[in-house]
Amino acid sequence: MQATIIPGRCTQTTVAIPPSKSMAHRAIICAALAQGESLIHHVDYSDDILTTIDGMRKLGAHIELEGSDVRVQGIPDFNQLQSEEIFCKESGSTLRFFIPIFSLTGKRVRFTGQNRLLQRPQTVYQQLFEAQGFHYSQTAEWIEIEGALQPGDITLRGDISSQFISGLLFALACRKEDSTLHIEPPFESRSYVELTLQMLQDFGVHAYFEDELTLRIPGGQRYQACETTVESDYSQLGFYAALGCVNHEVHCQGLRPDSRQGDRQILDFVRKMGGKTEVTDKEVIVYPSSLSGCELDMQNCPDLGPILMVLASFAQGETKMINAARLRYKESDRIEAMETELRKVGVPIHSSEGEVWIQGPTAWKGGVTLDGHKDHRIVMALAIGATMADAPVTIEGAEAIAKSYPGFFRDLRSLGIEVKEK
Ligand SMILES: O=C(O)C1=C[C@@H](OP(=O)(O)O)[C@@H](O)[C@H](O)C1
Ligand SMILES: C=C(OP(=O)(O)O)C(=O)O
Repeated sequence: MQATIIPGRCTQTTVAIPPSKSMAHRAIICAALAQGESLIHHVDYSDDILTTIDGMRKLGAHIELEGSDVRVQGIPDFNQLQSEEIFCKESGSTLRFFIPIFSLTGKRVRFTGQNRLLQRPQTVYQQLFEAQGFHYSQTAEWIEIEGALQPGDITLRGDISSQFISGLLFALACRKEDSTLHIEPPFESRSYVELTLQMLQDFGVHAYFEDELTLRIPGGQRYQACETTVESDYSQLGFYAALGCVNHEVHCQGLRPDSRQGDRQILDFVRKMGGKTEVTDKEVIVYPSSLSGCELDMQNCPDLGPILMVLASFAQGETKMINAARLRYKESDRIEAMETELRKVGVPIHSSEGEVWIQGPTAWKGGVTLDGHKDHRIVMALAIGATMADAPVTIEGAEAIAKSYPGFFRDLRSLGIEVKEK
């Protein structure tokens, strides 16, 4: 699908921020592992979330979708596996959360995916399965495992993906004996591990940081079914925060002011660049602002990378992004993708492996066709910048938004931005 953005100012100001994808994955997984019935409110059926729901059904959970509520009857034990092939589509979270959980069935399970999923790094699990003497094999199309991961002391790298740590937390809490995870620094995306701990706690499972790099997971625990509401998504706020700064005042509703989401940092970044914001109990308001380039650290919030590159293109002077290497291992190489596309609209940008420099401000040159690189966050970031171009901008592969935010163009239109889909 192609989306053409007709540049123009928003005519409306209020948008409801969709539910957090990260929190929904975690809630559905915890509910599936719990004995009894859980009810999860405020779920958006993005492709990634539907993929996690489907996978948890294959583990044996009964899951019903009731509007934006998800009712989950958890598994009594790990002997309910319905299929030995689990399709993870393009969801890194699903795949990396599932591998240790499905290992507990003791069965040979094959995980498949599409687009870039199987090219994203999995070495942490490969080394772990091999170290414990279990089967792990991988091709370009699938990963196959067999053997129930053993509790105990596990050392793993902290700089590839925090999703390995979250996956181990979900699974090791179900083992009889205690476990300790030793994380080798640098420990990146740590905020996502905090979100896992928070959701485990909501489902009655206790795991905790003993120190900065050590996680303790007492064994013999049982997930307790519960009723929970998924909070709104600070990663998606990023797009509207940028729109607010460069286009028109935006009022973003539904966010938890005390959220532990690492992407809450978007507000600090916007302020650091000179953006005007106001946070109340009800909404986050972002006002058109004159922005200045500065240093932005991506260590805890990689998903903000693409939209911050767009924002930086409107800021006076140089913006330098640091600790961004992980952006190369997402649905696309997000640094390369943004460099390619931003150059097409005239933005001076260059990078090293883990740093990005952007010069601004640039008046976006429209009348061009951009590639979405099969990556939802690239499509959404480019769409926001395109609202300020000097002529319409077409984005190819715009359907990628369904991975995290199927209603993105609907919501952009509701703010008065004209979007033509073809
Ligand atoms: O745990 C999670 O929900 C996520 C962790 C992050 O990945 P990394 O830990 O690989 O940086 C983030 O980029 C991803 O979108 C969601
Ligand atoms: C990287 C992302 O998700 P995942 O790792 O779950 O595929 C994302 O949503 O930007």
